[in-house]
Amino acid sequence: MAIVLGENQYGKAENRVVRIDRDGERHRITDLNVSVSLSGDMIDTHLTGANDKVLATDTQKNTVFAFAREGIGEIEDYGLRLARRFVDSQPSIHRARVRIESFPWARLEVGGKPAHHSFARSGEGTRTALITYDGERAEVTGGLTDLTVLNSTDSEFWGFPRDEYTTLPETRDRILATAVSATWRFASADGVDWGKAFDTARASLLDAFGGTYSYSLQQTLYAMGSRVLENVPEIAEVSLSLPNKHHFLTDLSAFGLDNPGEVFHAADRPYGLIEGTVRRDDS
Ligand SMILES: O=c1[nH]c(=O)c2[nH]c(=O)[nH]c2[nH]1
Repeated sequence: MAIVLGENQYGKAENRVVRIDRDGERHRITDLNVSVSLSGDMIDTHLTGANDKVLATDTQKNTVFAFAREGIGEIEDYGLRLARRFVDSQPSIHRARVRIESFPWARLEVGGKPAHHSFARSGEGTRTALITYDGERAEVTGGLTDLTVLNSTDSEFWGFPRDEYTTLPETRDRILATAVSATWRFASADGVDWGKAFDTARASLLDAFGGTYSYSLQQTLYAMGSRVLENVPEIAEVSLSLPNKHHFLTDLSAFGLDNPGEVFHAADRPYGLIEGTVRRDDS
């Protein structure tokens, strides 16, 4: 029986990097979670224990922090600098993957004015980036997670098949809520204004969510992905993962009360999970 090593990678996960940029008294905060994953010529490492090809995960962590000293900028650029460093400096490393989450902080108002150095974690969603580099080609995927949105009307769900297990009533008016997770693949890693692309993609998702009269979350998903592709030419493909955060009308009849679409139970689980990719058809 022959035994061989399969796919493998290693790296330092979840490096929590916070950088303060100072413009006089006015501070800006960048709050990141950076995970590095490297792969390459690691057969000896696994089979014999030889570590001469292993860039220590501790060194990876130190590189993440040292590169932050030079300034972070857009997370996509920071990730590209890191990925290139790991592959280009180590002959044994053939591919680097850098995953970054950027947590949003909103500047506080203090005494009626924007504060210089006070912030609150905001609920506007977490920006993400995934960078891969193999020594020749770099690929950049941007995205966001945890962007919770809700339409309190303009959502219907009916016309679905009914079998012996179907109990869900058809509805012509419901709450539609989800926590958006989206990733978007850029056609090229060069010459992209990452910040503008992110802002436009995020605004497009929100505009399509709010502006679509919905007959299903699937239809809304397609509208959201399409809007991003329409508005950001550099993006080739958008993938969305949308949990359907169900809001069930509460039955108050036991208390002699009606419920004309006012009181809901926001159910936690289980939830419908609607996922899909929308891409350009250049064929
Ligand atoms: O938008 C929806 N899509 C579904 O596929 C589905 N299934 C379900 O029970 N409710 C919903 N809502």
